[in-house]
Amino acid sequence: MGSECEFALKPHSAIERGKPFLLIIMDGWGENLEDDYNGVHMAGTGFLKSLKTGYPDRWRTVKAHGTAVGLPSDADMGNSEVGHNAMGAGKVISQGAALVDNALANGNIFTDAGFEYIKETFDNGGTLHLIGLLSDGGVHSRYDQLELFMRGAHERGANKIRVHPLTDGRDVPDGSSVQFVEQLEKDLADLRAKGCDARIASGGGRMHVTMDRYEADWKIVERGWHAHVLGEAPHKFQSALEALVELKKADPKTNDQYYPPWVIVDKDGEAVGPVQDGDAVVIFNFRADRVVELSKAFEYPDFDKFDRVRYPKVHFVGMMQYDGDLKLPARYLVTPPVIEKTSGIYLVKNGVRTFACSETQKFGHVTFFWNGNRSGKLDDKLETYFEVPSDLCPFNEKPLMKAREIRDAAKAAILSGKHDYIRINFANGDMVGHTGVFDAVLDACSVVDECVKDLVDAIDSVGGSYMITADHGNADDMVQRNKKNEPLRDEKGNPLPLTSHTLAPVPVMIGGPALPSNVRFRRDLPKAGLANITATFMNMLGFEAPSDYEPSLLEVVRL
Ligand SMILES: O=C(O)[C@@H](CO)OP(=O)(O)O
Ligand SMILES: [Mn+2]
Ligand SMILES: [Mn+2]
Repeated sequence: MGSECEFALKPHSAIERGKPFLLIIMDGWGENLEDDYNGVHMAGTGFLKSLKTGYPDRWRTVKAHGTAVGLPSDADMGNSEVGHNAMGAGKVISQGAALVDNALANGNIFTDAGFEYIKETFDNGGTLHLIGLLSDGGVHSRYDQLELFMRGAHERGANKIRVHPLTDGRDVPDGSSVQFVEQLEKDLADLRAKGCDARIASGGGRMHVTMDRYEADWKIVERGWHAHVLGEAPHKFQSALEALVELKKADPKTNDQYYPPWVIVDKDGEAVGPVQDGDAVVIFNFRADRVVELSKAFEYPDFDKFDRVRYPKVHFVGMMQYDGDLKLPARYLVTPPVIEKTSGIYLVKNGVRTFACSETQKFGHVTFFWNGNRSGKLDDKLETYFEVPSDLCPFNEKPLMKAREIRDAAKAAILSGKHDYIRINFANGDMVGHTGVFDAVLDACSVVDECVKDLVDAIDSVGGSYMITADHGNADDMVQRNKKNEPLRDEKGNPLPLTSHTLAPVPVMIGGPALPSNVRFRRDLPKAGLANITATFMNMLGFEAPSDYEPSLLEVVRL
């Protein structure tokens, strides 16, 4: 981690160290057009609105999407990984999506060590399995990357390909799985025309099959293992399209996110693509959190989170290495972004006692993503990481989620005097926003407002300071729109829900008794993004930020 003096930070000119500093990330909370579909605006969020109107010098927005957070283009919505990476690291880092694009464009993805490793199996007649999110959301994966990779792999010797798609409906509209499956079938037919035995083999909805995160529910991964690896699922079909149509008919309430697992079988009822010894397995998601668990199931011989029944000997690679601490997986196609010298490392090296907390769904966001995709603690003595277990139901059913429990834990941490820096994430705006259920979003946003107010009161009572911000938009727009930005409706006239993140900027609010009255936001950084947050909160902790970080949003004015 380098020598102590390499990490020494100078004291800030106007802000002293010593009082507790609270950093709140409101996940999925953008600053957007204030119309009837803006859940943040329509909910009871009076306290946060009062900070906006009451302290204009200490309220602003920053960019949270596109190139400002290291994504390939400004058409890309922000997401938790890139947002928390940027806020933790103080720099704009080219992220997984962009790195995979580059590796496909320059061909390195097919010449580097990861591909060489899977290629060994093609030469011995092994099948190439591709498991991942079928979508062009650009948050976890992108369809065009999958298509280019399949084509390139076939040109380099993969003669049997089995795809195990997980349907999305979260980063793209619900129901769009049908178009993605049709596109995939067309591209697989093209490969078949070239002599490649290429088919869809199994699948399911991303929230119910395979893509669990932070060990919230291993059963999700177990279902995926059974379908993709063992070729077993309660529902068997002859085509993926049939699976989507029939499963929806059988349960109209199911949706792209929550489809049960399914397996494609031939005329004799045999699964067409279980994973066998000697095969190659590629996870084609570039984002880490929701594929770490499946990677462990493939990679760890002594895995004990569920009974794998059969553990095939395969050549397994991730699109990226998903965990830099665990080196998981050991083999990967594209080298992950280098995220070093994060704020967390600087702060522990300067003796800052940190308390990081969220509920399971976002716990890794304020720890793993925050620390540059490293799963361990940076310093056992100085850091306390506290996880509140999340509920396991769809979050529209319990929109308050664990906000009050997180508030209680953070409040205790503030009042204890044992921590200098309390960092938390409220999941509600995002997780409930993804369900598309507007009334639930109103409850989700209101409880965040209530909890933020209580914590600001606690900070006031100990003479500390606070920053409240968000990682990207979501609850701030809950309707799909046409090009003129008008809401779209179904045939009954009901608004079509928007389940994805938005492109909106996010608010940043600062205050508290420890923030000197002559400190306010600069007015000369209109294009600032999430990476500018980092130097700002390091200042609020009493330090000048490292010189290679994006500039602080603060200025000290003469009164
Ligand atoms: O749930 C997730 O995996 C993503 C959306 O795909 O959301 P977030 O980036 O907020 O974690
Ligand atoms: Mn998020
Ligand atoms: Mn989200």
